[in-house]
Amino acid sequence: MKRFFAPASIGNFCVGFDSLGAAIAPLDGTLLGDVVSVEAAEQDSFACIGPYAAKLPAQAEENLAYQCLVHFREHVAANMPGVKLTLEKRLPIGSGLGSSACSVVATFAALDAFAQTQLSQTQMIELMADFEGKVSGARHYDNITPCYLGGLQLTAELVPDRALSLPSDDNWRLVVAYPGFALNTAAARAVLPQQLATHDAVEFAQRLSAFTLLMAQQQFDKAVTLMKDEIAEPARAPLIKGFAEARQSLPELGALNVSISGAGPTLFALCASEEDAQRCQLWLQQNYLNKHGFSHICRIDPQGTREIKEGE
Ligand SMILES: Nc1ncnc2c1ncn2[C@@H]1O[C@H](COP(=O)(O)OP(=O)(O)OP(=O)(O)O)[C@@H](O)[C@H]1O
Ligand SMILES: N[C@@H](CCO)C(=O)O
Repeated sequence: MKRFFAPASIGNFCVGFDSLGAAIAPLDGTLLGDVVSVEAAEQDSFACIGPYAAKLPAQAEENLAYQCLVHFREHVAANMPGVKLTLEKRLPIGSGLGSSACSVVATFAALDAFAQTQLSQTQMIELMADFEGKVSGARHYDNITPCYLGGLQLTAELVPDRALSLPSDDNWRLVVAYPGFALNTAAARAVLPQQLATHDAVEFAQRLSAFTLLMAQQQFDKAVTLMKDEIAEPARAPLIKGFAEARQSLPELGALNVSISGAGPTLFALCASEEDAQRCQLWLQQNYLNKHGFSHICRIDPQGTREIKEGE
């Protein structure tokens, strides 16, 4: 049996719309992400379990993990023996934490290991990005590659091998808060500006290029000062109840930056210490989450998708 865990991720990472993303891991060891297991069976079958399984369509054919299995058998490993594929859905849907990416990445990683197909990193990323594109209506890599490779990734069609890994500050603490309601990614993309003024496009390029270079040079404090999203955040903030208040209140409690995680509605607060992160988390628990919400203090997850043992 092969069992793989794929971590949650923060798409856009504020300053890199559709081009920057970070895998995250709660400090308390919670597995924030999806788990997929593949075992030999007489014929193919699929099961979806876990805390968010009931939020997904009941039909296997409508589940991305099962669709990945069908695609893998048809296009990658026609001779693979029958398998039982089980998805443990541990991330809410439409959360902004890269939930569909987690299912897709964990499934392809588990199938590749089970069938010993040894696809290259770029082949795997392309396979995964095809599915992400189907769901959100756009082929963006900023959940897929951090989820797969771990770390903070500059990642897009034009980036060589689709991903360039950036160092990050080990002291950074990322408070992620899922408010407890869903925001469909396609809907959150529908409100984006269709065009950018030249001035805005130039500013975006300046910010992202300076941020990535400063990160590469490990000038983390300077890089943080560039974190601003003038493309997606103004359009999406009105869709996320409580975001504007959090954006205003958390810097006073020590957040260096507050932004939307991916397409939202999860938000993240970047903090320089655990004490600041705890203050921000408490505020978010009291003011941002409904009874279905949750929050975690995380670090950037350097590992990405990995094989795990049963019981882990
Ligand atoms: N295994 C799966 N995981 C997540 N979504 C799935 C899965 N299978 C099918 N879906 C469907 O795909 C769509 C995913 O929607 P959407 O892109 O908004 O969510 P998401 O990927 O969870 O968002 P985000 O990347 O912001 O976390 C939903 O309609 C959901 O029912
Ligand atoms: N970059 C994507 C991430 C979706 O999770 C977006 O902001 O729409």
